[in-house]
Amino acid sequence: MHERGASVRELIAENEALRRQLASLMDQAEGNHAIMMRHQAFDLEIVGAGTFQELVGTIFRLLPVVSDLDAVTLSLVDTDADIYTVMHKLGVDFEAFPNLLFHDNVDGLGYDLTAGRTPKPRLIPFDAATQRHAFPHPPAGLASVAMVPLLRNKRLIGSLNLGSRDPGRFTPLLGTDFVEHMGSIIAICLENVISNEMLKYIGLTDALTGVYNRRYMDRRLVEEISRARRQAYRLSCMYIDIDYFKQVNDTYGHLAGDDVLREVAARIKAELRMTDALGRFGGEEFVVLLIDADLGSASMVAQRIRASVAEKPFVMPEGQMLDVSVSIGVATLDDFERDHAIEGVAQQLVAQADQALYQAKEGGRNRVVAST
Ligand SMILES: Nc1nc2c(ncn2[C@@H]2O[C@H](COP(=O)(O)OP(=O)(O)OP(=O)(O)O)[C@@H](O)[C@H]2O)c(=O)[nH]1
Repeated sequence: MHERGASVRELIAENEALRRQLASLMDQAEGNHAIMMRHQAFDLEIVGAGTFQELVGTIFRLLPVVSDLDAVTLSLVDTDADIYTVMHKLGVDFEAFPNLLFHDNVDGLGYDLTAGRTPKPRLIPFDAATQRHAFPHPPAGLASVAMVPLLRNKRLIGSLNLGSRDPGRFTPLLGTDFVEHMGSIIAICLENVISNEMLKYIGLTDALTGVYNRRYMDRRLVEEISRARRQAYRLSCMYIDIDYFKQVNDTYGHLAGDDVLREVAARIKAELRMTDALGRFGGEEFVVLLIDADLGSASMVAQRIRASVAEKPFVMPEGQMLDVSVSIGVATLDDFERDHAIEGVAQQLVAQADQALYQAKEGGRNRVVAST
């Protein structure tokens, strides 16, 4: 009797222990389910990002929350700074992304790349001195990190770097399936948006000179006029045409003519502010939009451009020196009437600058005429 009572108590205790274990497993499963749902929502967000800025912004905003991390940085391999340059030209504000890091080659990412090895995630204790490339501004108390290679077709395109104040969060003994999965989704999204942005950029620029094309300038002009109206600042436009350019082609050939076009574009650009926009309108014609510049200051910039082209001869492919000059027409937007359609105002501004250019040509070339 006594013995039976004891075994019943044991059974009850065992039963209770099992229930507790089950409850804890259920809690864990629920927790895991919640984490999985959050990660699925994160995956959907990044897959849906249409631009580089949106993708990178989403990663930095959501990943620390979704994965409970104290640091997230993203390193991108950017040989020749192509990605940086194009994104910058498309208006990405890099100051908003201090944790976006660019490396000019794969060696800067810190993976073992000996003899064709596929780099693997590194889950290790944090060390400020040796991991500066991934965490240049680590938060205080960072204790463990995961550096996850971003691979596309076995090519290393970057690294996703995750950090935690919990020393046990990332250790070499942990499995890497989960971070590898995250890395592969991020790598695909990055490659997609970067190639889309590159295509967009190619569609907006002139292949020969690298400055904007007419399609972009037409659109930008409308945007700038509407902004200038809202914020009440001056907007000026320059129409620039190379003088006697036909003779350059006829004398030195079309390829030498192309070189002259590139060099003229570069000299114009060197005189402009970052906020100004330079576009090739066709042939040997360029248009510049000067933001927050009245007729007087735009004419001064135009004189600087004229002088920078005329004062230093161009070196032709076979070493000959060639004097080149440009004529420039300048006009300023003085129509702040909100009820005038912007497209019409834009056309009028360019037409005024073109008219002034015509006068500069008539007046003898190598000169600036401001439209009054
Ligand atoms: N090399 C090169 N030449 C171009 C390109 N696009 C247009 N041209 C040439 O630019 C020249 C323009 O000549 P014109 O319009 O007669 O003008 P111009 O000789 O500069 O004379 P003015 O403007 O009156 O001083 C033509 O010879 C075109 O063939 C180009 O992409 N590359």
